[in-house]
Amino acid sequence: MNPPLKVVLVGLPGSGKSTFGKQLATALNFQFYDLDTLIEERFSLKIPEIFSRYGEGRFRDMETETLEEVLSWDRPYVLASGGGCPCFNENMSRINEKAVSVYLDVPLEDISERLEASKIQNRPLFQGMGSGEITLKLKSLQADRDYYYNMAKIKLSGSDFSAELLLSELIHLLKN
Ligand SMILES: Nc1ncnc2c1ncn2[C@@H]1O[C@H](COP(=O)(O)OP(=O)(O)O)[C@@H](O)[C@H]1O
Ligand SMILES: O=C(O)C1=C[C@@H](OP(=O)(O)O)[C@@H](O)[C@H](O)C1
Ligand SMILES: [Mg+2]
Repeated sequence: MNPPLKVVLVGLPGSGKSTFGKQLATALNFQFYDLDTLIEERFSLKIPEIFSRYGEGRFRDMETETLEEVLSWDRPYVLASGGGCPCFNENMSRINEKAVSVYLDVPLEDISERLEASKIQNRPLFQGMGSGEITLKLKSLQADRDYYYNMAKIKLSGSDFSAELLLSELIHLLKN
């Protein structure tokens, strides 16, 4: 029997992993999981609280521990990872070993606009920033992280993605 298909979305914060992940899971009739939500449930703390109480280093260890558990589940699902997840503790290799990784490569201007319009207080990396600072922070994150995101098996470039587009890429990948 074929192993269950696990799809893991990666990309910058604001690229739409959580939003598109839910849509994709509905279209595929798969379970949807958000890694940040699973971390919050596992440690009974909100993400900003984890950052402020314990710092980013401890958050990254919690993130890897939670990711390892999800990747061990023997069922199909779509997982929205956190923006930094693939870039620490060799997580991208862990993901690629067990799942089909998909990089949502969205233009920085679109991400900046989305983050300005959304609740920044839930995103510790952008706390207290105005629009110029958000754009600069995104540029610096992209420079550091692009290498890891580009290890994904599928890359979708643009600002809006459909389940159909991903399905055709998946079929192409599975055939080759
Ligand atoms: N395709 C899209 N077009 C416009 N806004 C979007 C789109 N996808 C997500 N958003 C908005 O952008 C913000 C970030 O999306 P989210 O799914 O939380 O991204 P991520 O999980 O990658 O950080 C949210 O406010 C969401 O409503
Ligand atoms: O980019 C990052 O390092 C982070 C992104 C967040 O997830 P989203 O990418 O879903 O916003 C969350 O995991 C945490 O705030 C750290
Ligand atoms: Mg998210």
